Amino acid sequence: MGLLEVRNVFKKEGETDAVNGISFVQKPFEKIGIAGETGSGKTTLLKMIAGFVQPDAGEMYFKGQKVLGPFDQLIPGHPGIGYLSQHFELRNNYWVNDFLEMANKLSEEEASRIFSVCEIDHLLRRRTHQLSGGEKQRIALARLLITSPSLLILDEPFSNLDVMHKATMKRVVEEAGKQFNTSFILVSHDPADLLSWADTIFLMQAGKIIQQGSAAEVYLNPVNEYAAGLLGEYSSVDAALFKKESDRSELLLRPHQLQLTTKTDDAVEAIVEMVNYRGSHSVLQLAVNKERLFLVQVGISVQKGDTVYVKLVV
Ligand SMILES: Nc1ncnc2c1ncn2[C@@H]1O[C@H](COP(=O)(O)OP(=O)(O)OP(=O)(O)O)[C@@H](O)[C@H]1O
Repeated sequence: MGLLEVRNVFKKEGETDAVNGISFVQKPFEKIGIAGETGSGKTTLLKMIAGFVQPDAGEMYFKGQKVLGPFDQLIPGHPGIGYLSQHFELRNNYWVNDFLEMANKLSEEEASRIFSVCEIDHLLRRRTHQLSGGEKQRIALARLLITSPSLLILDEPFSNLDVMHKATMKRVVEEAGKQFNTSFILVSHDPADLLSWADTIFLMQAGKIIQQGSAAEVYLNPVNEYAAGLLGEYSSVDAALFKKESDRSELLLRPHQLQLTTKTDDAVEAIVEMVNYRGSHSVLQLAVNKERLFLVQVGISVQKGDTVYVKLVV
């Protein structure tokens, strides 16, 4: 039995079919990552799963029991499901310690383990308005964890964080999953957050899941250009360019699937249009007639305007 079963849910928001027939099963301890363009229905889906938005049709079952919507019960939400909104607010003027104590369902010892995993021990004697954005986010996460949820739903938990705070928050989420056997659904606009973390990735468009699979499956075999673009840079090239046999006329290639080479019969001649320096590597943008190719280069050996030769490495 799945931990969570979502069965053909629909939700209209205004004139939009915000969620337009979504079904999936989440296994216990599975980490699901969701990517989708803005307005594709991610938040609406998450809020329905958490019991905060009433579906127009369809049902969700959590541990075999129907998740009730806000029309079905007085206090919306599900005790086994924690939901951290991208627009969460901590109530002002509380001592962090008191604020957390109100939600705590665990022993003092267990709670303090969570505070330590969330790296907030040193913040317990502060007031809730005396915190940075990243600190607030970790406290909001700790507050959810001490309600002992089996499923944590995180809606863009890393947005609005600087590189350091983001790294801390990612570590905390990773550690929380390991230590407390929590299952997760996480939305992020940054492919790197999902690719390195998720067991399963869902790609959403116009209220539907258009592709799902492991990180490698969806990264390397996107169903279309939109799906490719959600998980990072790609080149869309005519299969004939590399004399490649393919069921598709258009190949969707990731930057590591192309390499610079010497002039050979198979190599494709290209002009360097741009060198995007990324610190550890550069992403080159090359032009072949009207096609644009992107490839990764470690160490800068070419400049804008150079003629280079490219081969396929798949
Ligand atoms: N309260 C509302 N009233 C009217 N339309 C809404 C409402 N909430 C959401 N929508 C619409 O439903 C669609 C899905 O919105 P949703 O917030 O679920 O998308 P999202 O994928 O989470 O977007 P983002 O990445 O920007 O957060 C959008 O077209 C949005 O404009």
